[in-house]
Amino acid sequence: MWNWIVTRTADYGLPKQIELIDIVQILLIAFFVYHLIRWLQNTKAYTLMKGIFLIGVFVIIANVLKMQTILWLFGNIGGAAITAVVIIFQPELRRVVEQIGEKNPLSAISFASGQEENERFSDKTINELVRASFEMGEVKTGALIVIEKTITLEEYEKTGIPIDGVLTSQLLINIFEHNTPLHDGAVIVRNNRVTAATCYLPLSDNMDLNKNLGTRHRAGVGISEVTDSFTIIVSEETGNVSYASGGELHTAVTPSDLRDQLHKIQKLAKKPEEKKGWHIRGMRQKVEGEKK
Ligand SMILES: Nc1ncnc2c1ncn2[C@@H]1O[C@H](COP(=O)(O)OP(=O)(O)OP(=O)(O)O)[C@@H](O)[C@H]1O
Repeated sequence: MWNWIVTRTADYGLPKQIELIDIVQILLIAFFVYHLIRWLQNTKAYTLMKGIFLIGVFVIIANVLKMQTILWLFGNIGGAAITAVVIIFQPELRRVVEQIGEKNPLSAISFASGQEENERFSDKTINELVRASFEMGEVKTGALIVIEKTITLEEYEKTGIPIDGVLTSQLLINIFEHNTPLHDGAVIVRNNRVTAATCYLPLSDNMDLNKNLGTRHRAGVGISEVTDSFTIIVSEETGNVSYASGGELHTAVTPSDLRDQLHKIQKLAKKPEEKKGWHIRGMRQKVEGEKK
């Protein structure tokens, strides 16, 4: 086993000296790998990639142990399998190439203070979310509020109307008011701001969900299955407030239940205080003044 690793890695010695072009190559590869990972995290392909990774490990083991029949099998179906994956995920692949095309690589590196990224999910935001949810519940106004955690919801934001307003209970209540242009679909919340309304979310196909619950609840659970978001759902029919997280729905919760959950997210969302210094946007890397 050790010999195998040594012989296969012998050809890849470290370069004697690092040149500017090497740094450019590393930055370009990092840029593409970063966007590939972000895309993967936003799609169901993430689970598929984990499966492919396991198959890869299996093939390496088969190679080491010289399991000829298994290797022959993989050798013959491998090409067809890759073609099948490309065809199945053609829409997602096209989207990731489009996203890379939309980005200006130079704009990714900025000298900004990073203040916006570092903004906290404040206690005031929690109070406003709880107040709005239960006030809407009392008058049976349906609502769907998706709170972003670590996985970006940009994909879903694009399906709605941009708002970019400070989150207040009045704003949320106004958005979900019946017969107004923004009331349909979901609102997306990032930090202390409502970023978009009327967003379309993926529906969950979980058969275990209560059949009496309709598409609003299914959409709330759906987004929590494909991202790590936290969704608040207010039922138009019953006025109950529920939340979905990690694909699980917790129905008819109390204000203190919801507040507790939001405080947990707040702790996760809190980022270290940051002083001025250059950083790569999105990667949240700080070179200077890093402080816990
Ligand atoms: N995929 C979706 N993405 C975002 N919002 C959705 C989606 N599907 C449905 N909705 C919202 O849910 C509303 C329909 O809710 P529906 O009555 O079917 O659901 P429900 O779970 O029974 O909720 P309620 O208890 O409020 O009636 C739509 O008007 C729309 O605002």
